[in-house]
Amino acid sequence: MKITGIELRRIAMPLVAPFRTSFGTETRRDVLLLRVVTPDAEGWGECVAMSAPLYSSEYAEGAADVLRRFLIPALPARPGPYAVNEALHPIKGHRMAKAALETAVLDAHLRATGQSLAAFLGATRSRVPAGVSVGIMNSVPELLDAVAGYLDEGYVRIKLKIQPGWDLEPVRAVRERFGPELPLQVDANAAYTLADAPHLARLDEFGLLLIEQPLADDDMVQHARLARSIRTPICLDESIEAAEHAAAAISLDACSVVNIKPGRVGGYLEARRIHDLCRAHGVAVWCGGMLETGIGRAANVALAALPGFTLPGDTSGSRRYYSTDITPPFELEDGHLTVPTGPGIGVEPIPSLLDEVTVATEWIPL
Ligand SMILES: O=C(O)CCC(=O)N[C@@H](C(=O)O)c1ccccc1
Repeated sequence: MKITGIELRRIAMPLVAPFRTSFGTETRRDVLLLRVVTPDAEGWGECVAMSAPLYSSEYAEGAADVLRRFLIPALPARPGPYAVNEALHPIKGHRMAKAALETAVLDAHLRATGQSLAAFLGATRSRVPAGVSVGIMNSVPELLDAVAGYLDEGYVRIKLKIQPGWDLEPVRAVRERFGPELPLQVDANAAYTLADAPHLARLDEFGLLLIEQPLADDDMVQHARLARSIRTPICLDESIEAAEHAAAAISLDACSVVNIKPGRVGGYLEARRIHDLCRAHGVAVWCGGMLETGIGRAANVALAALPGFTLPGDTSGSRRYYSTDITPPFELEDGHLTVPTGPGIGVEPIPSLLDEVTVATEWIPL
């Protein structure tokens, strides 16, 4: 499949409400989209890097630069789906930028051959359960109202962002209000240290599904030590950037659950490798989110339909973050999202809506 050229498109998507985590507050998503153009089809990829390098070292402007100067020039003239990762391997890091490029090439290939991403990846389900991520709020009453609203919408699992000073109290309040059966988990985004182990052990009384990334992303050994001093299962997110990291985490007993984010790990092929590895070791995985538009969301929902994704992911409906998505919106149906069945990722941007949020476009001929 000969690539004619690649469009880099920057869009600005206002969030329906500020989204606060332990590393900052988002009010708008600065998204880098890729469109790969071939004579047979066009493919889309969404780079999940944030505006600033706060979740990881990547950021949207940097991803655009590394794509323009290094990754796109490294592509062979006719890259097949598996050739992209090999061609980009000599370039260190930049996994989110690489993921966007690999996904756009894969999407074009699948649209040309008429196969859905779900079928290509090996999905076994036609719909996936939707969890929702709830940010740090200004007060417990505000948090309880937000959780009540999401439960009314049908979400089957609640994830609460936590940080020192906002952890035991909000978790206790949610447990007391919504009962012991509510599937509930927390995400610290690396806000704690091993010295906080006794404090984190106090979360054990709440019967949480897991605690996500309590310690720093490069603290695999410390997570293993923490895992021996708390009962709540540890899930890693930022620490897992490749299948090798998942293998190391499993062998060290640093986690018992993995949050798979295709952008973080360099694409959907690596995401599937991590899924396969974890499944072989009996480690549950779920699909994380990076506030994707319908482009990234569609691909994530396809991934979440693989058999090893046994926990609800952060695959929320479009309206969780956007009043108007750039694709037909993903809507919850009985707490689930339907897996797209069309060729490739199965959705496309709506041109008029895409133009409304477009900040810049750049065409790179190949
Ligand atoms: O539902 C979503 O897409 C977001 C889920 C979520 O909480 N993502 C977190 C995370 O650390 O996993 C995040 C938020 C903001 C920026 C990056 C990551």
